Amino acid sequence: MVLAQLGGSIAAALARMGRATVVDEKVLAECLNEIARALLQADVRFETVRDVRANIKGTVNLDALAAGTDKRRVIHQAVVGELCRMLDPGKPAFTPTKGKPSVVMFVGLQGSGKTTTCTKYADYYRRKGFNPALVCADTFRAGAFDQLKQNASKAKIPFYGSYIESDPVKIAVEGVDRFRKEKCDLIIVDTSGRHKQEAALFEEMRQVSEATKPNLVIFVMDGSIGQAAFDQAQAFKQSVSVGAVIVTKMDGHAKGGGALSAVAATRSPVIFIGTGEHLPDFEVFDVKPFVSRLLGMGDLSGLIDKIQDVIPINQQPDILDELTKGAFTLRLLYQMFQNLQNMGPLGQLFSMIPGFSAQFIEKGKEKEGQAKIKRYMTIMDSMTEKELDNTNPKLMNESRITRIARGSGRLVKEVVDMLEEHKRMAKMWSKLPLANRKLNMNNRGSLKSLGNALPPNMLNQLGGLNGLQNMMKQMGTQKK
Ligand SMILES: Nc1nc2c(ncn2[C@@H]2O[C@H](COP(=O)(O)OP(=O)(O)OP(=O)(O)O)[C@@H](O)[C@H]2O)c(=O)[nH]1
Repeated sequence: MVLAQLGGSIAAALARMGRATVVDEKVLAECLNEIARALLQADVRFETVRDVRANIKGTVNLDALAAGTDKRRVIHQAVVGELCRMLDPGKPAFTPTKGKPSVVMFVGLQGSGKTTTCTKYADYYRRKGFNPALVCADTFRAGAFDQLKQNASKAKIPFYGSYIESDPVKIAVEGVDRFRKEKCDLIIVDTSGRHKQEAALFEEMRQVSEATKPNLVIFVMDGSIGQAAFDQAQAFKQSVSVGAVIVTKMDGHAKGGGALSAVAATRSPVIFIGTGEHLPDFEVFDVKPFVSRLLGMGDLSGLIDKIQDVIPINQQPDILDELTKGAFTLRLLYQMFQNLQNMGPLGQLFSMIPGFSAQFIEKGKEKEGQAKIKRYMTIMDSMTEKELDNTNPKLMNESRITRIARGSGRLVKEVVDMLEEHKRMAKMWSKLPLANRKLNMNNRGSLKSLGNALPPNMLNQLGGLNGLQNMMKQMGTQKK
């Protein structure tokens, strides 16, 4: 997706700046130019790009920095901070509570992916132990009820709607009442898609909202509409009190930047992004991890979420007691590949691992990604025990590399590439505790899931389960 390119371009601009012998105003200006260009190409609004640029420049005052300050680091932090600010309206959205009835109403343009997203949202919470239900208050589009019915049945979620009733307010109220009685704790109301110009439909949406008194109105926005997103988001916000946004179609060729920056301008947080047509193509959106992933810095909290989704806690073998001490060796990388191969869509997972950028395995290119991992594992299969556990960067000399290439039937260049990739990840991993990311990991079960998915030695390096918990707490309490 184009956002991966955006991340790649910004990361490349920062890397180029990092390689400059002296970081001065000229180097900073070049770096900012490159970042601005990348943002514009991703369809972020000109005004937003101008502000981002000015704010970074304002934060990084090279002349005022004390001697010995790491200027590269200051610039890097300013860029990350500014990208986060661009995407973070600073107020959290309402989140449903298990056992307590909540009504969530979905609004959006026709074809934005609203109905699909309602089901994904319901399914997400169902997997978290909620008891959700869907109400189809779209009486405008023929076939809307059938679509919702089909989606809901597939996801095994109760639904309510009518083929004959034409008043959406009536259906919405009846549906909400019924599911309240049935003790559903998350009642989702899908409304008709509408165009900005259709005043009557906007009025209808307002009435549905007034009658059902939703705890949250979610605006569903098509990520591929680019700059037009800004006007759309504002038009909806003026009619109903939009409390959160879900950006869909962030897969494929969606530029995404337009939608994301427009959302920031309307000051409603993005809570999820849709990354495909199917139920699992739905990701929690959290600004800091998102920016981290975008720049190839990893997203541990997303990884944890994913791990919890795919491996039920009670089915996980307790490997935590078997941990041994060690560094981020090739053996650990091998184990990581092995564990992650069991965990579902690789593209999503890999961008969450510190050191991997989203480009490592692009969305839609999972097959190539799998082949790459297989290739890496074949190469590692031709290494000796000593090489796999090695921590000395000088050990991998020319003759060893040639032998490994011959043994695995791969090119010398491929072996070198893999060693480079490992080096980059090891470096990134060693920096991880300093990363400024929001993680919510006080829960022992979640920690175990993460512990089981990470190579044992890697966890041990962090001080075992307790060390990991402390690190998570530390990161979680850092100011957002
Ligand atoms: N690629 C991709 N397609 C999506 C995503 N979300 C929804 N779609 C597709 O977008 C199309 C429109 O989705 P719907 O859910 O019918 O849209 P809607 O907003 O409910 O439409 P109206 O009822 O007309 O307002 C469908 O073909 C969906 O499969 C996504 O995240 N990625």
